[in-house]
Amino acid sequence: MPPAPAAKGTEDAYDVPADYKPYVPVAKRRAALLAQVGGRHLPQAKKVKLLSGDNSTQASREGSAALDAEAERQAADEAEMERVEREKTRREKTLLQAAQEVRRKKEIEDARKSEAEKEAEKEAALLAEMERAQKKLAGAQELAHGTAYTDSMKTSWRPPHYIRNLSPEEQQAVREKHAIILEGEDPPPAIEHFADMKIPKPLLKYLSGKGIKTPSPIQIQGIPTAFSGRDMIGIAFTGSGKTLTFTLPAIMQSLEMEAKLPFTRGEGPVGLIICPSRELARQTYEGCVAMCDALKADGDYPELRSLLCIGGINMADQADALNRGVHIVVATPGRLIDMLEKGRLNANNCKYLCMDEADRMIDMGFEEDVRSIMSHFKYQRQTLLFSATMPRKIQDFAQQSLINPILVNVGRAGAANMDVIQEVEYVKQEAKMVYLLECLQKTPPPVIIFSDNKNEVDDIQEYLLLKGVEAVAIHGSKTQDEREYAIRSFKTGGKDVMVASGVASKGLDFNEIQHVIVYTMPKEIEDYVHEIGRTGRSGKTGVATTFVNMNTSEQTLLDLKYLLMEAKQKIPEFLLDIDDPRAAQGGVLRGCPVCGGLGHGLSDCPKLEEEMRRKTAANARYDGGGY
Ligand SMILES: Nc1ncnc2c1ncn2[C@@H]1O[C@H](COP(=O)(O)OP(=O)(O)OP(=O)(O)O)[C@@H](O)[C@H]1O
Repeated sequence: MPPAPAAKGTEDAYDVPADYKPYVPVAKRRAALLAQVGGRHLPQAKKVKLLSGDNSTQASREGSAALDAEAERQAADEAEMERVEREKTRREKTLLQAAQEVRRKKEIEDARKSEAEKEAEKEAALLAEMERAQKKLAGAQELAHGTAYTDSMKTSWRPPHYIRNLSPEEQQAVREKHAIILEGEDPPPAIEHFADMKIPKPLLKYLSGKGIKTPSPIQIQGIPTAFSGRDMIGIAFTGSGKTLTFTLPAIMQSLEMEAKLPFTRGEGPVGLIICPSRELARQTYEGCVAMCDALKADGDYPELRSLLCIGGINMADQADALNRGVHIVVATPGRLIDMLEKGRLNANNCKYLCMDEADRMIDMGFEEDVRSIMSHFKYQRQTLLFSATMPRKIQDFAQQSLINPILVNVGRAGAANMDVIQEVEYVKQEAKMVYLLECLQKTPPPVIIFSDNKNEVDDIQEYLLLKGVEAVAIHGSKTQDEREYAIRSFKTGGKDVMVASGVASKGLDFNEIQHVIVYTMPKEIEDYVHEIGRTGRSGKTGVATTFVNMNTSEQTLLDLKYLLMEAKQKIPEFLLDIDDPRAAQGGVLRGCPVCGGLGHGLSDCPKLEEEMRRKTAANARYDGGGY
């Protein structure tokens, strides 16, 4: 490598080789370049100094020429960059203006829209957001593998030919006659007589003996739909016979499977019915057992075994069913998961899955349990969801989890049973207990009194016992034995009054309850609908008295007012006086998509608020390492 040239003016200066290219530091090159481009960026004095640097030698002249060429190139680049920059600024300006334009237009449009339309838009956006956040209701394995079934399950059941031959218009006329609203592709026909549903004779006889002679509207459409193997969502008011709509098909499927190959130890179930409470599960189980016994007693049908799978009971008592193979399991989620995980039950042969009070089940707390149960299914099954109060949010969510489902709707989801006479009374908090005694005189027993507070339930029972009223109490903190005793003694007429928390009694069917007293109005109108629905069942009339006072929120009172209006009930003066801000804005009354309440929109739904509160609390626990 040649020695580095000495700087001009030093003693060691020598002639530089012709091919020598001097090294010019980057900073200098850049400065020279900028100066050449026009000197815009540097003061004049500095420019002169840089250019007069080494220009006495040939090498520095050549270096300077190279720099000139590079400077030109870079100048062109800079000019191009400037042009792009200018263009960008121009475009940004236009975009900004365009955005302002759009905003202005939207403001004008919004001004034209009514408050109700704006609220509806807001709700739709919120709902879409919720839907995106929800995972499909399927087993973890199915979700992970992306398993997607496209066809409904097949069964051998066919409607009789004279029903099949009815035109779609004739079938629709039957639905309209019974106020059945249906959604879904290629629906099975509505059938107005049990005999036409090809139900085995011993079962028809059994049902008739219980006063069940003609199907109720949900049964008219729901039973043929379930018999056909279709997934379905069944919504009908309290006491309208939903239980039979899903237990009969479980029995029919079991009969079909048993006829093909008798069940042996470890096999089954064919049908799985999940309920949100132990009491409801027991009641449904007892209904199944009674129907299976009726079939067996006839002699022409095989024995079908049912199993009750709920917390608080000794499963060894049902060892016989487990040992010989079980056809139908009625369960609450917790105990069922336990049995499935321990391998005492499996879902390998299960073809029929039904969730009663499904909205409760999917509501926070149960959703993960249901998913966990579903992860035990290896094959496709028919899935049915039932409730009296299934808000739109759950319906939409469920729809995407079912296969080509049929939605059978009798009345608005969340509407009260029209056979219940609803009386709402303003009773001061301190006067409630005393007034309760007077209120009990309205009808003969049996009477149910509801309060959502466990302590209050105990207080009411104690007070009634002191006053000589035969009362039992049931709530979540009672032992299983206490709960069973309360229900048994009330059902059999041993006790006149049952004091209950709403949760413990959902879906329970007691014989001819005369009067329901809602001692404390629940915050969520859905709960109220379920509570008053313990009376006025299977076409009979009942009375419901509800106490409200200063402690009842205006929002709840508004929901109540609309529910009374919808059910054509008498509306007390103090409820009439409550104004609905949405009504003043000319809003159309639609049920809140989360809870079905008519008195509010999604943005002020108490149920959604409660869900959010629970979620936030759970997250806070998680963040704080509470788990
Ligand atoms: N077709 C029918 N004719 C007369 N009574 C019936 C009929 N179907 C069912 N029932 C009776 O009506 C009562 C209420 O039925 P069920 O418990 O199935 O109501 P539900 O719709 O499930 O109510 P809930 O929403 O409160 O759970 C029961 O005692 C049942 O035996």
